[in-house]
Amino acid sequence: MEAELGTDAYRNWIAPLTFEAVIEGVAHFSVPIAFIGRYVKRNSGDKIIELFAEHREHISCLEFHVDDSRRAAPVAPVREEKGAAATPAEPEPLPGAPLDPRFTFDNFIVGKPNEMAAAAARRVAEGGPVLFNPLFLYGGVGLGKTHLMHAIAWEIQKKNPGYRVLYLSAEQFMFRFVQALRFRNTIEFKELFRSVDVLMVDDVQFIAGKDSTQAEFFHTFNALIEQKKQIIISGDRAPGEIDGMEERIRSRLQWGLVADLHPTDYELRLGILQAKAEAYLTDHPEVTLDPTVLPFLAHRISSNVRVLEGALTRLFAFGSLVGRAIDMDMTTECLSDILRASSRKVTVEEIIRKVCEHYNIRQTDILSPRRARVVARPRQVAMFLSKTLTTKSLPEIGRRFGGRDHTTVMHAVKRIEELRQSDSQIADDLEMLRRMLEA
Ligand SMILES: Nc1ncnc2c1ncn2[C@@H]1O[C@H](COP(=O)(O)OP(=O)(O)OP(=O)(O)O)[C@@H](O)[C@H]1O
Repeated sequence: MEAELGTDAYRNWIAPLTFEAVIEGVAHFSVPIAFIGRYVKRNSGDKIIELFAEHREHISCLEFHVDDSRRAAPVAPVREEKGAAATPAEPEPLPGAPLDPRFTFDNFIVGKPNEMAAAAARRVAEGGPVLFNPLFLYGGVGLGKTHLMHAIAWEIQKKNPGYRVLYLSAEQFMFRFVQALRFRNTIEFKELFRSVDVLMVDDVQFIAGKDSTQAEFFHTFNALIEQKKQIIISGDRAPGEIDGMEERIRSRLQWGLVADLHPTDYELRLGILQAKAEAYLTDHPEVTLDPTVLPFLAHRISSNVRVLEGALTRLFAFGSLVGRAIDMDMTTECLSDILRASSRKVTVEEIIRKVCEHYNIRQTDILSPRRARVVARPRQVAMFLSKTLTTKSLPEIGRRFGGRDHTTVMHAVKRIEELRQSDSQIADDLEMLRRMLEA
């Protein structure tokens, strides 16, 4: 199914299904919310039946049951039969996306870069009079916007079980709107969206440039604000900076509280890693982790938390597979691709500058034709580092070193490679320079 639908659609629609049993030709599944069952039945029902047949299980239809313990929004049960209606007493099911049970406030580590956003999220989740409306959370990729939104939704639902909390991505909002236009039920669409107590729209930048969706969003937004219903929105940048977003929407998004998630710093990354490692090691006491590993990862992987988490998960999987303690050797071996991709892009100019500082010589000398040993050796070191730490070609490096020929660079690289084996001073210099350049 994943290959057929793509990872995102699979995660949203198929992953939340739990297969229960086939009884008399009917395949039973439990779902966290009724809407997922209806959606899957309509869009992927035939495919699922086909897949069962491929596994020699001949079923005639699918039936979905809402499992209350997994429920993310108050919804009615749904049956698979065509035309089966929801129990009348239940409110109209909400077309939200499932909430991730791991994304709670307890699991969210707060540090300087995200303290303002986390505090605002907690304040909104506490409920009470709606003070900030909307709450707009923004920040770069993988910095915890979705995590915070889910945490707010879980908290509000815990405090107010009867609340209709609708969380969905801006893309899903557009999809629902387009469906409503297609099936001519825009009135129901409007009523549904205006009947919620809390509306959360993730990645709002998605609707930039999509005029009719923006107009619909604008009206929904206004209607809810008027009813004093809480709205929480996230985006990848500040409202004023979203290109292709109508001015009236941009300005409304700034009405309430705008809080940003800054890129993580070393301490926050280390805190996140420690919390995740602690949780894992408690469940897997047989795994041992060298204390140098987490500081090393926090230092080296600064792109985003998702990559950091992925690295740790891979390391634990690898560690438990090979049954060895997780140390620095295993870390660099197992994560070589991530570490390479995360290492800072060093330039030839930086290398020249650092090498000159280290050997206390002038940049003009290193670039000059001078062949005196005090200049020639550092020049060779700088050429070697340029070849190993950047992707520049030999001719390109030669050009940056005062227009030298590529064979000179080749010779320098070979010479330093040899000296590294025989001269511990050169080996130490190279290691120290490399660390300084990649820090
Ligand atoms: N402060 C934090 N504490 C614990 N986990 C975090 C923190 N920040 C981010 N994460 C984790 O990092 C991962 C990515 O976070 P999330 O999906 O919320 O990012 P996002 O900002 O919504 O990214 P995108 O822009 O891609 O939508 C999640 O697994 C989340 O749990």
